[in-house]
Amino acid sequence: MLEIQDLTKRYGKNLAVDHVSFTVPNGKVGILLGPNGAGKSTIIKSIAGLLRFEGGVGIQGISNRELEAKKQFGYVPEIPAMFDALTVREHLEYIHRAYGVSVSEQEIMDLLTRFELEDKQDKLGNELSKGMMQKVSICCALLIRPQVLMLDEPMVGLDPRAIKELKQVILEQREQGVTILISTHMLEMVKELWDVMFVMEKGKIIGQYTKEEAKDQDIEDLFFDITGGDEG
Ligand SMILES: Nc1ncnc2c1ncn2[C@@H]1O[C@H](COP(=O)(O)OP(=O)(O)OP(=O)(O)O)[C@@H](O)[C@H]1O
Repeated sequence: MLEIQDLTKRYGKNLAVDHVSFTVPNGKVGILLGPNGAGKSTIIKSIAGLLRFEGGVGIQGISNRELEAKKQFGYVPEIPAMFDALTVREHLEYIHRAYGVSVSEQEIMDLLTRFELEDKQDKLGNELSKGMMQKVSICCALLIRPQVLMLDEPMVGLDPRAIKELKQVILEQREQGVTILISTHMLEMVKELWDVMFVMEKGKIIGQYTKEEAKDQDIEDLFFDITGGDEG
């Protein structure tokens, strides 16, 4: 379970996130929706422990400031970052050792194959395209077998096959009980994935729906109902 309590973040005088609270239950996919600058990435970075903020974040009931919580979540940032001097394979090795997770050669190969990286294993971080870096970043997040998985605009920059694979991965992870939070402004990409949606505007959550509440309504219609027709 992922619990955000009264999260507030200011960048200087700019109030980027304004007393936001929400919960993504175990084994559910939560979607943070909203236009550019709404505060989605700031929330995800705060949960990931990359920013100082006011308020509380619970990961599987543990504060995100605790090491125990940090070990339980995987994070795919909006802009992938890699070590220039490590190969793709070395990134995966580094991550699973750092997290103390035992991973078989077969599991590594399966992941690399899934994201069409098997022939890129020996490429250095600085030799990869943005989309390839994004795929490595997804593989790293999955490798640690997270209980909570956060993906910030994960479909941007991926080719159609990788998008299809990623959607499949998200559904499989959910099936295994992993709690997932995805930030996006691309409604189309998360249509089949969501269980609970949170619509943000100017640092606040202005509306939310669960799949049950929405009945058969399309996520796009719900989004425009909440935002009064503004494009996300
Ligand atoms: N490092 C920073 N320093 C100062 N202000 C920032 C910084 N990062 C974000 N902001 C501001 O915080 C607000 C929220 O930005 P954030 O990146 O969280 O939005 P977002 O919803 O993720 O947008 P996008 O969809 O474009 O990624 C914006 O007003 C932005 O200008």
